[in-house]
Amino acid sequence: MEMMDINGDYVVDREFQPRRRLEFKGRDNNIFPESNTVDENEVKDSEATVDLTKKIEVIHGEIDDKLIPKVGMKFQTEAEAYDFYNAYTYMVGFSIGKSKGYKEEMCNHSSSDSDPQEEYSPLSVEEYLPQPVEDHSPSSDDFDPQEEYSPLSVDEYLPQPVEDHSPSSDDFNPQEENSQLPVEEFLPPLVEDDSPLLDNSNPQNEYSPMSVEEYSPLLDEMSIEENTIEEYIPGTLEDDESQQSPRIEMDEEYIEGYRNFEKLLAAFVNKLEAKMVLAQLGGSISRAIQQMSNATIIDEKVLNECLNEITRALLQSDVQFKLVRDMQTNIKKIVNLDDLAAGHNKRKIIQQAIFNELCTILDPGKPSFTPKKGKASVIMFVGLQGSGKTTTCTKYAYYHQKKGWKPALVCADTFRAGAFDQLKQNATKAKIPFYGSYTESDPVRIAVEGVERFKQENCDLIIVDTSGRHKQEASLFEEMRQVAEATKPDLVIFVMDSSIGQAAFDQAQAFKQSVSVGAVIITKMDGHAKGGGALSAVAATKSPVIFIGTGEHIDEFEVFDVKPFVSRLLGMGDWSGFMDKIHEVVPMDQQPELLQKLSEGNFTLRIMYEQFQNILKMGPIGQVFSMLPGFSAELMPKELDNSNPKLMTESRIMRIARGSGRPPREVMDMLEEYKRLAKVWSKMKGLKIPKKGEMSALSRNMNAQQMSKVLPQQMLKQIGGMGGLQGLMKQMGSMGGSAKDMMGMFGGADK
Ligand SMILES: Nc1nc2c(ncn2[C@@H]2O[C@H](COP(=O)(O)OP(=O)(O)OP(=O)(O)O)[C@@H](O)[C@H]2O)c(=O)[nH]1
Repeated sequence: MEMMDINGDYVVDREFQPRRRLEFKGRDNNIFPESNTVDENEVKDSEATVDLTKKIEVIHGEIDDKLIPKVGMKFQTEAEAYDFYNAYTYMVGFSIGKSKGYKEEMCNHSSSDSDPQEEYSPLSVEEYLPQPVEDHSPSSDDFDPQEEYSPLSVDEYLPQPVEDHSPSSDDFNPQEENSQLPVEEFLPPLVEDDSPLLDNSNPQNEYSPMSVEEYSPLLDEMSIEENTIEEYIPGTLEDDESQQSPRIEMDEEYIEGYRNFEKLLAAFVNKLEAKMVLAQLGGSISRAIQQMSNATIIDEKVLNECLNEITRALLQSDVQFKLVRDMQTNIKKIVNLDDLAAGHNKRKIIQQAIFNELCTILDPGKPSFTPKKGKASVIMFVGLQGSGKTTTCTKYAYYHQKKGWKPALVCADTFRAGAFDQLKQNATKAKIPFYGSYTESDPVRIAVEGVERFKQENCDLIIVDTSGRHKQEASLFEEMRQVAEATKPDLVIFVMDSSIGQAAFDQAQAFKQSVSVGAVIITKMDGHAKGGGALSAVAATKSPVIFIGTGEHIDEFEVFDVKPFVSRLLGMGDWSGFMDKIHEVVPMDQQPELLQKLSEGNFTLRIMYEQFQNILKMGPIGQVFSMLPGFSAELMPKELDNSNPKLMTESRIMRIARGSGRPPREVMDMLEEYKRLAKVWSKMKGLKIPKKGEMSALSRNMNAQQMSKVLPQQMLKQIGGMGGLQGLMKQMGSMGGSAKDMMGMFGGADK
């Protein structure tokens, strides 16, 4: 969190809310000048701040000076800082965004001729969301797609059309590579959201943010047992209340209420963001499996249709064509329908084959070098420019430091100006020793000196960051080889951006050919990329993925395990991971209360909100909720499509959306997710609550019967039905039954 300075204070600077990159700025001016000054003594209102204050005053009358951010403003806690931030964005959002431009607003106080499109953008979604990740796709200027990735053109390697599900296309054969269809025809159409709710061009609705009365009961009273969603929505406000009020009431209650709801939505948006990568792929694959399961008889035709769908999904996610083709061939070999004896569960066999194949792609079969605590190991990081190496080096060091290692960072990137400063800054924040030079231009020399020095200082994890390069830069590759030769790393980690796309395979292979890559770390899994390149990179380097980066923050880094990952991808859920994460994130003192409420079947929206908050502290919420079986909207197309028209009135949703500065679709999605989550948790009713209320004790006290109610059918089947579950519970009992143990059993234990 950039808000935190080295002394542990929370200070306003330009990266106040990094996940949203919402800097303190208005439409046409920066509140804060370029400098990142956070020295309390130098604090003074910048001109721009004063300017903005005035503008807001003109629009809203007098405002509380406390609500204007000033460089250097300090907060005791992160929560306080966020509260302030939320109140502030509320104010700026509605002040600045309400008309075409506040300059005009100030000049003539009339917005009658303003463009309705511009009217309602307190802060645009783009401003809230992280910046797009750098494009390493073949279309980027600096390399030629023809040369870079494939001897075959897209058209050449695409299999025959799969759009066509008519009987004639049943026996899709990946070997037939000469289809002339453009790639668009091969891929499923994009689903467009044509919800009328998204039409926010009605100037009538300009200022009607949701009031505290509206959502407060919503938070407190929502309980899936007693009420239906429709009943939760308090009837205090009639639809005609959507009439605009000319000004925003700035009373404290409103601000308090607004920021709560805003936080809730922010949490939800984070969840969606984090789910983006591979979620589409996972959704398509599980839909294909689901469709196959719906068929009465599973024959060659049904199997081919299912495989076609999966092929299409994988190609669409940028998985290398050859891998996809091999996977399909392998599955067909394994699933020989004719050979399957009658009575065999064909679906299960096919599903298992798909699961195994995806695991095989991701698991090269040999573990990477594992450093040993107390013994100096040199770990060298390599990768493309901007792939996130420097950030990942620090995350890797920090991860190990928390586990009692003594890591150190060496900056051997003499190529990019500012690389050393970046590493230094990161290392200082994480309190990790670092080595580098502003003057030395030979990376080999710096690397050797740094490694030597930290060996003498008894560091056990010496991490060498190298400069970014791509496969056409022969001299940089030679330099990388020399650094490796001189420092003799125990492990070379290839850092790859998940959005790299089809280039992944060739780039990864080029690195592998120059230095002996032993492991892969995939970054930016929180981005909006397709992410299939990750699978290709593993295949190219024949090295396992050991971690994934899920955000810019130093904590947003996770151990990668193949089986739980693929299981999640296929929508089978990673229940164990979820329990473990909950155990981690719910503060001990809140656990008994939470369990009590859940056991009473009393899951309210407030609980969800509070848990979102807990989880948010740990990193992107999607990491957690995508672990919950059946939670992913992507994987539940039926329920998703079955939106309840009575859920909320349009105007109410619009009001909430405006009140929170979010698109109406997100509000609807949030309520849908709530409903679904509430259903899952309502099954906890009657659960025996452990005295001390530890979350880990939950699993000990859950009997198989109760557990089977909680687990989705799909998952239960996977475990082996009630019998399998009972065995598992027994085993768990004998092992102490902690969530960690459970995790191990599912193959997801921490390394
Ligand atoms: N969202 C997100 N951003 C990340 C992640 N990892 C790194 N980044 C961001 O990616 C950008 C590039 O990261 P760097 O660490 O500077 O990349 P690099 O590979 O060292 O760059 P070069 O030295 O130029 O090759 C930075 O803005 C990082 O904050 C991640 O897991 N998620």
